[in-house]
Amino acid sequence: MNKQKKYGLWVIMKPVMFKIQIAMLLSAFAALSLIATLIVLSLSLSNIMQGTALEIFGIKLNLFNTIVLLAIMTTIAFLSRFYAFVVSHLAAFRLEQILRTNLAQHLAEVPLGYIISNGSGTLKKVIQNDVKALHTFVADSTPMIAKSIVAPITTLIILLVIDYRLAFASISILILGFIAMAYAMRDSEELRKKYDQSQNDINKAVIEFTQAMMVVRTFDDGTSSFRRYNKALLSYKENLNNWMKISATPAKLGMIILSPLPTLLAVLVTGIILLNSSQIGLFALITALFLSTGMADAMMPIMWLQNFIKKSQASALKIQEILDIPTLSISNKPQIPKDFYMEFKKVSFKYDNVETYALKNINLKIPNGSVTALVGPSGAGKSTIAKLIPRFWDVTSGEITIGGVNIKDINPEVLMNTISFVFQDTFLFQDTIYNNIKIANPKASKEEIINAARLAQIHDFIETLPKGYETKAGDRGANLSGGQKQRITIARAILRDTPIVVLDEATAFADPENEEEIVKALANLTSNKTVIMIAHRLSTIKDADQIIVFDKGKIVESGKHKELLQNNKIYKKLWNNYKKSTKWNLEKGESYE
Ligand SMILES: Nc1ncnc2c1ncn2[C@@H]1O[C@H](COP(=O)(O)OP(=O)(O)OP(=O)(O)O)[C@@H](O)[C@H]1O
Repeated sequence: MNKQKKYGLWVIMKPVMFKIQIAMLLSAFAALSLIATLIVLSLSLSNIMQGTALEIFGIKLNLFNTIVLLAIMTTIAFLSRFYAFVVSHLAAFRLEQILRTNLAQHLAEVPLGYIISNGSGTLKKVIQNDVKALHTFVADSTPMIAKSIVAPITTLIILLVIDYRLAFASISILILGFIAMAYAMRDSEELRKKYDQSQNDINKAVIEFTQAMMVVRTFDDGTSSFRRYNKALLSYKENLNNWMKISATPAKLGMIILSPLPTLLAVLVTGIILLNSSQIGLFALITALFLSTGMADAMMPIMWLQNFIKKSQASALKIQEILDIPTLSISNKPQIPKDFYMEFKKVSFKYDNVETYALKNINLKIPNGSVTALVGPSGAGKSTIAKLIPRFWDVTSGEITIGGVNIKDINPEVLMNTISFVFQDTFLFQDTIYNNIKIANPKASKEEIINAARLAQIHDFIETLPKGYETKAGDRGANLSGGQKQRITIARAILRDTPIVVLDEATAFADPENEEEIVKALANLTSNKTVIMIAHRLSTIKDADQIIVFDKGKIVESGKHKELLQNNKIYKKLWNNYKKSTKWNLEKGESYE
């Protein structure tokens, strides 16, 4: 498949193509009007110099009428140019809106795993920067493209009609100028790459320098990361200097050649020679003088337009790549599960672009209303299995059923409303605590929200805040501790009231002070639910109905706590390690058990 052809810049602009075409037509018309104005102007000047009256289409015009005509023509040229940009800006805003909506709608249908794997930062960059780049392209460049094609071609044709030697004089200067410019830009792609790379390095170094400040400061005074930043700056300067050195002189030379004066001189000298030998008339000379200087002016943008087109093309491809991510498959005959008995049947799973399987042939039954704990060493596949249930990713082979229905046959919305997640890394929006809880159920009443906060053991704390529930949460909001944030997210999950609850390291943030409250909050969240818990703190899962032990993507043991201890295998080892670590903590005075 020809990617370029299918995903080109012009393809992504299709929804606003009509507007863009209008903008380009108006811009081309403006360029033609300007040329026509210049021709009328040179006609009237040559007539004035020869003492005759201007005659257009057989109508004689006096000086006043000529000035009025010129004023009208200039106004038409100006207005068409103005409206070309108005229309192109309207097209740009519309395109931006369409692309952002399409991207947002598409991403809402893409498996969440894709967003987790690719990082929301990359997506944010595309939604913000690349869409903005296309906006700028449509708004500023499309009329320019039309002008830079129509104006030079028309001018050249007119010059050729007037006298080929005048056309030659004017074009030869232009060619010289463009040779110099092309020479200046000879390695520009390579140099630009290096320049972009060093700019990226600076950005990374700045982010590292600021974000890692806390970590860095605990080890040194920040000089090492500042050194990296400084190094990035020096390399940027070097690349820029290098680029300037290579291209500065020929670029300056090109600019001088392409400025109006050399063309004017060349056409003037050629024209006077031809005029003196009566090979051309005064009108021809004046027209050539007017038009030829405008030709370079109209062609100059081609240089940066080319660059602009390339960059916008890259942005279009990035946007298209996201729009091409396959969406979550939706069954044509969705079924509603009768209960919440869950089963993994021969489930294997492999992440994209990873050779090894993260899960291999998993067979697992999770009875309705039971508590199942997933344990195992780091990287064993516990989180992966939990994330397959709400279809963050789809299984590579095998199937997962809820109430006997393959989860792929459950409407994604229904599935999402069946499962709540409490992750170790909590996320709060830059909004009030009230809205941060309400998001779980926008229809919930105030009483329901407060009740959820109460059950999550966070209500009393919220009441102590100066603005109570109206306090802003999130990064720059209230200074909430990890445990407090966690309880807010538990309140959310309580408000959602889904029959299945997945807890991924939910007590990770608990300090002794918070632990009791979190455990209580979790007990309220999970009562009468089907619960899947992932935990390293084995004390929290001792009473689970079943404990599934994973290792290297496989289930290696399962049973109740006591049975597993008697088995004397991996779980016993994990338990002993856990006990040792808590003993160590106890010695340090931090009880976690
Ligand atoms: N988004 C991802 N893309 C590629 N590989 C991944 C991704 N997430 C996890 N993995 C890999 O899959 C395997 C299982 O990871 P998973 O996070 O499920 O393990 P875990 O048992 O939950 O570990 P931990 O206890 O450390 O959280 C690991 O080898 C991990 O490197």
